[in-house]
Amino acid sequence: MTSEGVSNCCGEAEEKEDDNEDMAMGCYDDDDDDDFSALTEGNPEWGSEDGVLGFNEGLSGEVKPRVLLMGLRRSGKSSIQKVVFHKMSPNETLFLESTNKICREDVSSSSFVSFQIWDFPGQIDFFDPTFDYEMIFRGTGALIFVIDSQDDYVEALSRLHLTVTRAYKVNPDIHFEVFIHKVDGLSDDHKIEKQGDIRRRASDDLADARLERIHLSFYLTSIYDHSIFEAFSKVVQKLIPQLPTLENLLNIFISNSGIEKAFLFDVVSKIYIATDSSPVDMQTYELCCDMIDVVIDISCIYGLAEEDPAVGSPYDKDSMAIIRLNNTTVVYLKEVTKFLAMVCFLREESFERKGLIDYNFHCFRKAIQEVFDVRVEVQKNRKLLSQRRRSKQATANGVAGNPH
Ligand SMILES: Nc1nc2c(ncn2[C@@H]2O[C@H](COP(=O)(O)OP(=O)(O)OP(=O)(O)O)[C@@H](O)[C@H]2O)c(=O)[nH]1
Repeated sequence: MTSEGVSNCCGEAEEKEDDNEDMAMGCYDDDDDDDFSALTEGNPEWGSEDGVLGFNEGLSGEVKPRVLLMGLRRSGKSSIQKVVFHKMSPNETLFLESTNKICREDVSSSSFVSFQIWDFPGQIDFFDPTFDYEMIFRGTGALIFVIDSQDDYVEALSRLHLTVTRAYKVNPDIHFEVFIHKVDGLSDDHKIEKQGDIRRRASDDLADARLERIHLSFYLTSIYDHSIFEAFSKVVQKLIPQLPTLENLLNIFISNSGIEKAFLFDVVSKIYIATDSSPVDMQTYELCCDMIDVVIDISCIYGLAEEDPAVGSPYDKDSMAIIRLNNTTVVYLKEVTKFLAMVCFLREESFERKGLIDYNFHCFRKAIQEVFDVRVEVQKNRKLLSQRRRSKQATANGVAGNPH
């Protein structure tokens, strides 16, 4: 594999700093109620810089959807969160202590990837009166239930059933995602067998309770390979209301540029937030992740200003990379926004029309900006409406409270 044209991209060290800024971590006591302000206040909103699209302006009033991580003790919930969002190496998770409080964290590396993750200790007691599960499920976008595939999963399945039915009663819009986790220890046949068995049993339990309408999605995951990133990408994509528009834009872009496959990546987390409508295969996804790593590392070493590497960002509007594989495929990475990158796969002969591809990319980038502008506008209107509602309510209360 040869690499050419690698320039200014986001560096690992820098990325870690960004992580710290992006993620406000907090541990949540059950009686903390619904007040998120303390958490979100510490989380800076990204503004635009010259030539770099800062896609988070105007979103400060946005309510972020919640992603809950639930499952039995030691099933791997905290490890998933640490590996995907804190770049912890999988081996380090061996030393993680058991979580005994609900830990929540803001993830908002780009406007399209913006949510809160709540990591629950295993064995939440739904009958404990101090656990206000209705409040928690009400604002939830996705519930990830982690099942340890290397352990006996009978208890996990009954817990899954209890959790899902409770959550569904409070909020039928939640996406239920089941991670059949730690599959690194299983052979391929065994994986498929386990997935089939777990799926069948979970569906039977729901059918017995006459709740067939609850849809569960299943993923085989492990922190030791890219499967956990791929599964998280799919979970996060369901929380992006603009997903069909993004997919459509990618379809138009690839069909007019002779490209075979294109992904839109969140560079920090390596979650892909959208791809065109052709199927995704794991190897392609892994190659994209590896490319982002290579680009980030090279840029960190050679892409920063020599005089003062601390000045300027290693990932900016000029960031791009071209990698030619030995099978006549070209992988092309380009910066879309401060946090997003496009990674495309194409044949060498198609890459001869690089000018056309770059022009189409320019149009794609502009269209993404427009999608974002609409989103900002909607958020602003929502904020204004709720402010008006609140001031009306305050006036009404004032009049009611003052008889004169
Ligand atoms: N083999 C393997 N082990 C994993 C994987 N994910 C997590 N583990 C291990 O599972 C153990 C438990 O992981 P945790 O992340 O602490 O589990 P948890 O669900 O957060 O546990 P509680 O906080 O007690 O609820 C750790 O030793 C991890 O290294 C995986 O994909 N494969």
